[in-house]
Amino acid sequence: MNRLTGSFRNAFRGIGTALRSEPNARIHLVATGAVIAAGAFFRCSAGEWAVLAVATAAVWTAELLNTAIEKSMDLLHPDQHPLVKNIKDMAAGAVLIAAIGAVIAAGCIFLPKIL
Ligand SMILES: Nc1ncnc2c1ncn2[C@@H]1O[C@H](COP(=O)(O)OP(=O)(O)OP(=O)(O)O)[C@@H](O)[C@H]1O
Repeated sequence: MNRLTGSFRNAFRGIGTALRSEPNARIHLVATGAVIAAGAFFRCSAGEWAVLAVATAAVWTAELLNTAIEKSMDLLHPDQHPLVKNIKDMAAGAVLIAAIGAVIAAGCIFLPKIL
């Protein structure tokens, strides 16, 4: 049980570190708050909440992995290198794809309620 709580503590610590060091993570936090507020305001169904939760989790997952990859590359290879550029740009691409998917999902759910 102690190992389990330790693992959770480390995971939350990692999320906190990303929030402190990455402006993009803070933007995701604001966006997540806005999605939760909109979902409550428009009284989303269980299915709609499920889609929003998966889309939001995908963005957070991509952002945290992108940050971890960026930090790893900075540690392993602080100098400029074309491969490092490709690796970082691919990781950033993963965040972009997750964010586009989340915007489409949110649009499909909220636009019919607004218009
Ligand atoms: N060591 C490196 N070698 C080559 N290119 C690099 C290196 N570090 C960063 N880059 C490239 O420089 C550009 C800017 O990178 P930087 O990490 O500053 O900003 P970013 O991609 O907007 O990421 P974020 O905003 O998440 O920090 C990117 O195209 C990245 O791939």
